Amino acid sequence: MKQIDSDQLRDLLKVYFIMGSANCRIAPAKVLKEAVAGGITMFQFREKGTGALTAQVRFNLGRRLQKICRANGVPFIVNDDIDLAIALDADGIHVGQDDTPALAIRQLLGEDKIVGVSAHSLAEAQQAIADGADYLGIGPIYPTSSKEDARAVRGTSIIKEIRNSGITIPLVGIGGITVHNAAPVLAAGADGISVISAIAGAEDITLAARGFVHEVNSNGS
Ligand SMILES: Cc1ncc(COP(=O)(O)OP(=O)(O)O)c(N)n1
Ligand SMILES: Cc1ncsc1CCOP(=O)(O)O
Ligand SMILES: [Mg+2]
Repeated sequence: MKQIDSDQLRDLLKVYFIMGSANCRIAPAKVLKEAVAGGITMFQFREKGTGALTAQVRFNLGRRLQKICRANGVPFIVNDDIDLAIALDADGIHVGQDDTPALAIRQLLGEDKIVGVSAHSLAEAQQAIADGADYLGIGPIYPTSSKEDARAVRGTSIIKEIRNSGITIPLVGIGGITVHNAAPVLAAGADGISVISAIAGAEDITLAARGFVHEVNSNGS
């Protein structure tokens, strides 16, 4: 099958919500339903951190969240775990620099799945593209408390540097993004923003997601 069209993927990346049970104050399925109601465009199941679910319970939560995504036409991406992505027949996977290499992921999944790769520098972005990435997650743009082993904060200049190099692949900023600081990420050249805490931890999750949708549609290209 054919690799996903870049412009279609750009649209899907606009408001990319990421979470696992450790990020939720209420049931993850409820969090996801409320975020979907607010208009998120893509979802990543990232079940890691203190108290993260394992084995069958993890699979079951993934299946539950995937069903919600499917019912609402939101692509369901699995973080890190190629076996889980295959077992669930997810729409794609997101891997970082310390995970299974993107080249191996592309060979294992074939062309018709979405492969996202984290990059913290221009060199990593170029390598990820050569390895077959469909999109890049660039960051941390701002300080984050959602990832214990996060790399140094890069600011929006990393996105500008990647775009100025001529790279046109779809990309999202990640790390500490809120509705108040999303605009510079988009202005720097990102197609969308990826968010954990500003949506999962919001008092009103639907309203928070809707705020990001409005921000991206007002400031995006
Ligand atoms: C969209 C997006 N971008 C970056 C990341 C971070 O991936 P990684 O560096 O592998 O870190 P973990 O999320 O696995 O802790 C991401 N998950 N999604
Ligand atoms: C997974 C990840 N990768 C880089 S920063 C980050 C965490 C983003 O979470 P938040 O949106 O809460 O800062
Ligand atoms: Mg990872």
